[in-house]
Amino acid sequence: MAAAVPKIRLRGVVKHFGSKHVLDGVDLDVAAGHSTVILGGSGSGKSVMLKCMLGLIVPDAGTIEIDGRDVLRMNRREREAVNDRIGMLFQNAALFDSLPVWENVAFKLLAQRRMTRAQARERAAEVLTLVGLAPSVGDLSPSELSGGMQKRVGLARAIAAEPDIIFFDEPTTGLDPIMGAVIDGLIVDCVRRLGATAVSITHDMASARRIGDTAAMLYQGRIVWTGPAEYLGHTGNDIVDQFANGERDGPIQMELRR
Ligand SMILES: Nc1ncnc2c1ncn2[C@@H]1O[C@H](COP(=O)(O)OP(=O)(O)OP(=O)(O)O)[C@@H](O)[C@H]1O
Repeated sequence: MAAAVPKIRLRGVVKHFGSKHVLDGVDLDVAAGHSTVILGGSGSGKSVMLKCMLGLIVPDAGTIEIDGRDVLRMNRREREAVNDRIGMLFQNAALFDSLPVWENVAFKLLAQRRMTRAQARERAAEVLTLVGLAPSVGDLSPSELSGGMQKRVGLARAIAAEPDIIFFDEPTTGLDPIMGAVIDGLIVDCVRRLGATAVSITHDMASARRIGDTAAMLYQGRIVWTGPAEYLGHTGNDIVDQFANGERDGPIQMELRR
């Protein structure tokens, strides 16, 4: 039987900023319907990698395939069609304060003109309920919400258009541990409900174990280990184990600017 085509496949992805080699030949396969967490130190290039997958940054070399199609060689319209199937939960939720919550949630639906405003509003109320918020929250301004509620709204926005792929950029940063666990639970539920493929960046090991089926470690510009997220901390790979256990001593030497 032929091997299944990964939902997302990166091969030899390189990105330099001037003399700074951020990605130096990244290879990664993300299986369809799986949840993959990307680990790596601060400044290791996780966000750059995510932005390359989203088409916000163009790599200097390499290929990025989604559903077996090379997205780097697509024209704008083809790429937009791919991105229409991608949801994103940004760090700090990145909501527009000038719009009420429901319009934030329905932003893509309204932009794509796939439905009337009344239908989009109804869909917003539906997904707000899925993330544990009352539909009446839809009339508030994002600035009236707590950090945890903003994350829920960001999650509702990410899933509103029923994407095939969802990217999560540090979904629990800035939340207390209990709210972090709640948001992780919602992420797992929502991703499962949609049957979506999820790629998350996180520094939080508890969160990585909760939301990830698979973990991948980015170190010195490459993916140096991929394996089950439940093994984190005892993978047998010194780099991953030092990182996951937060140990000061080990192969990873902190680069401190003097
Ligand atoms: N547009 C850019 N121009 C120049 N350098 C950039 C640009 N974007 C990112 N970088 C650099 O690339 C490196 C990796 O950044 P990135 O934001 O991907 O790290 P990260 O792993 O996501 O870090 P963190 O966990 O702290 O968010 C950093 O040194 C950053 O300064």
